[in-house]
Amino acid sequence: MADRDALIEHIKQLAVVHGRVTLSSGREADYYIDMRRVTLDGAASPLVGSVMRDLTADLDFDAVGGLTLGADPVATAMLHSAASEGKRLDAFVVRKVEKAHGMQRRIEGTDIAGRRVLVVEDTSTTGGSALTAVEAVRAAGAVVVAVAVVVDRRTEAAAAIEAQGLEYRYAVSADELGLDEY
Ligand SMILES: O=P(O)(O)OC[C@H]1O[C@H](OP(=O)(O)OP(=O)(O)O)[C@H](O)[C@@H]1O
Ligand SMILES: O=C(O)c1cc(=O)[nH]c(=O)[nH]1
Repeated sequence: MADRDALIEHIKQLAVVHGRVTLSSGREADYYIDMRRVTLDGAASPLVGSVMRDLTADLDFDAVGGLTLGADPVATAMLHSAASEGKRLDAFVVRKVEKAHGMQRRIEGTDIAGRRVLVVEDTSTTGGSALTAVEAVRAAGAVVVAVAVVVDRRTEAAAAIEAQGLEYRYAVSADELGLDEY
């Protein structure tokens, strides 16, 4: 709980930006949560790892990842959190577009075929990015146990993800950041 409270403070201090902004989905909003400022912060990243592992502690998975770029430091924070306890958790990255050269992969990192995986995000608005990752992960032969995000903006992400038969969890909601307007 102390870690979650500390993480909320880091998000408020580092990531919340007020002002008119265009989101990934093309819609406009009155605030932005620049989670990369948190997930790539040396003090906050370990909190992301521990809070997200606490959030998903009851789920059975051995690999974690999501759509690049927002998901990447979330997944690696969880990997390092697990390793710090002597546990093994692998990570993967879903590219937005399959790589045209090299191994021509859409999913980089650990081989997830036949494995149970957790799909993560730094923040979710429409849930579209998380669902893109889910689709790619399923196409690669993995089973998605749930989608978990650090910050939920209290928009339609939960409904969109649950409509696909998936469990959706979040560590922090926008209201807890003092953000109740859209
Ligand atoms: O729920 P959604 O409507 O999909 O919006 C949330 C997505 O938007 C942001 O990423 P962005 O698309 O800005 O790309 P980036 O991670 O490459 O910066 C964020 O990291 C999520 O991935
Ligand atoms: O919907 C988005 O694109 C989005 C919202 C937000 O608060 N933060 C972010 O990184 N992306």
